[in-house]
Amino acid sequence: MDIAYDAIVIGAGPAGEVCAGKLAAEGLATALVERELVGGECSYYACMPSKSLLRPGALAEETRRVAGVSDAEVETIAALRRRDEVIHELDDSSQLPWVERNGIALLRGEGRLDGERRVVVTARDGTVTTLEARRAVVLATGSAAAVPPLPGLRELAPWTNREITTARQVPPRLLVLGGGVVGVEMAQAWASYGARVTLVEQAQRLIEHEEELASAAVAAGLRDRGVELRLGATVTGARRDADAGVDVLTLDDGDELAAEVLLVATGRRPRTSDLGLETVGLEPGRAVEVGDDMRVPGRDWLFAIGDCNGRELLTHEGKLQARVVAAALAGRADATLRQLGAPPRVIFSEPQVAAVGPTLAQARADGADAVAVDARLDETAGGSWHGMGVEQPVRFVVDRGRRVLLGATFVGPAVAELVHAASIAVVGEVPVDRIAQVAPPFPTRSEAWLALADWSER
Ligand SMILES: Cc1cc2nc3c(=O)[nH]c(=O)nc-3n(C[C@H](O)[C@H](O)[C@H](O)COP(=O)(O)OP(=O)(O)OC[C@H]3O[C@@H](n4cnc5c(N)ncnc54)[C@H](O)[C@@H]3O)c2cc1C
Ligand SMILES: NC(=O)c1ccc[n+]([C@@H]2O[C@H](COP(=O)([O-])OP(=O)(O)OC[C@H]3O[C@@H](n4cnc5c(N)ncnc54)[C@H](O)[C@@H]3O)[C@@H](O)[C@H]2O)c1
Repeated sequence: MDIAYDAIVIGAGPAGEVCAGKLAAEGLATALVERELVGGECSYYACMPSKSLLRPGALAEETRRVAGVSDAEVETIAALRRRDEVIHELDDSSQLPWVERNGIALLRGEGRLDGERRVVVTARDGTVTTLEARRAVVLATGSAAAVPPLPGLRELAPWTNREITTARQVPPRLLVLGGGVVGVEMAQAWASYGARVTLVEQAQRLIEHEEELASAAVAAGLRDRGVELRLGATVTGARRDADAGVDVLTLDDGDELAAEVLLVATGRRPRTSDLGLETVGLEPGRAVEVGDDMRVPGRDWLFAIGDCNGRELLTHEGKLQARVVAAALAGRADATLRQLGAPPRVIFSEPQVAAVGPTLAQARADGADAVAVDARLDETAGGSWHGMGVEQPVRFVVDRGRRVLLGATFVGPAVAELVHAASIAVVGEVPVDRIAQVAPPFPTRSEAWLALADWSER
């Protein structure tokens, strides 16, 4: 006999967990289906371990910049032990009290749609349970690393984010394919533990969707730490050299790059190929398209949130989308995602990049009458304490006619916490002339915001 719930959420990553929690809080009988670990990719193989691996190197570098403190060195064994604590040794039992406290029914197993409002859950031992959703099914199955179809690459079973974030030893040499966010962060982290890192990127610059000034600073930072960058590179094939115990990438200029570990960091694919999408008339293997209310068009009982809808591959965005679903099912007015500003993005390299909204080029391409107001965190008094000696550019992108902030990019050590003020200003469309009336505290790097006051007075 089918078991009925008001809502069934498939996937207990950050998006699914938050959604289930909010739905249960709205009083809906809610089931959460998870086939691996409650907490998802983010908690065990992505955000959390990667940030844990990056923190010791960042802090050690800051101690070298501050006179009066003994220079700190990274201790690899302790750092990896701390990473293991952060990922709870890949055991999700610490998450379970939260699930229980919130009255959510957790079903362990692979969830699959089986027609409208029906979900079949297959447990590891083969037991099959059929669930019926009285009101909604929410897909929150996330994404997995995409391995590009380069000759020989898939046969090598290269490392992805899963292996590199949980590695128990430092690879002597690490070859990173892809200079996006994952590639940059992992190159940074493992270089800090002594790996000799080479990063291969097909574009002419790293993190190419960010401002060029950010790409340049991150590239310089990696090079300073001994990372070799091969930008604008075309990889023609991959092979294993078993005698040497290395994987080899061949480039179109004939160069061969070899390393004990090859990491593929070339983007993600939605986990939707084995989700029964075809049983409800949708194409498997693709991102599940949704409207701003997170509903699949034409199927008002079906929602998709987080990485699996392909909108923004960021934990905080998935969590925001989860709230939209809860609001929609509760019939509240805030039930659509009003994307007033592009989501904030933080790249935890050295220097860090923290950005929100469009870059100058993107804003102009979107038709805005946009100008750049540039500043430097290292030229503020606060720069005497934080990231001393490091160039720390800031770019505000301002709509000249409307006199509002469209976007901002901060580059420098520990700038992650600076971006939220900009997000609020962008989303709130706070006039620049109003921002100009706010005194940034002295002596902090926030005084870079005074560049907007100067612009407003011109
Ligand atoms: C190395 C790395 C670092 C990152 N760092 C950051 C960061 O610092 N900040 C940030 O905002 N984002 C970061 N991201 C992105 C972030 O990890 C994702 O955006 C986020 O995990 C997406 O959350 P989600 O809930 O949609 O999916 P996931 O976290 O992927 O969770 C989906 C869950 O669904 C389960 N599942 C899948 N299919 C089924 C099924 N059929 N039945 C049952 N369960 C199923 C999976 O087992 C998984 O537990 C990083 C990504 C990577 C790869
Ligand atoms: N700090 C964070 O918030 C954080 C950290 C990691 C990941 N993420 C999220 O995860 C997403 C996925 O990250 P990602 O780095 O895997 O993807 P990405 O899309 O950010 O970058 C992939 C890079 O690989 C390059 N590439 C693709 N094919 C290639 C090839 N054949 N040869 C050489 N280069 C190639 C692309 O040009 C691109 O620069 C990010 O977009 C981001 O949303 C966020």
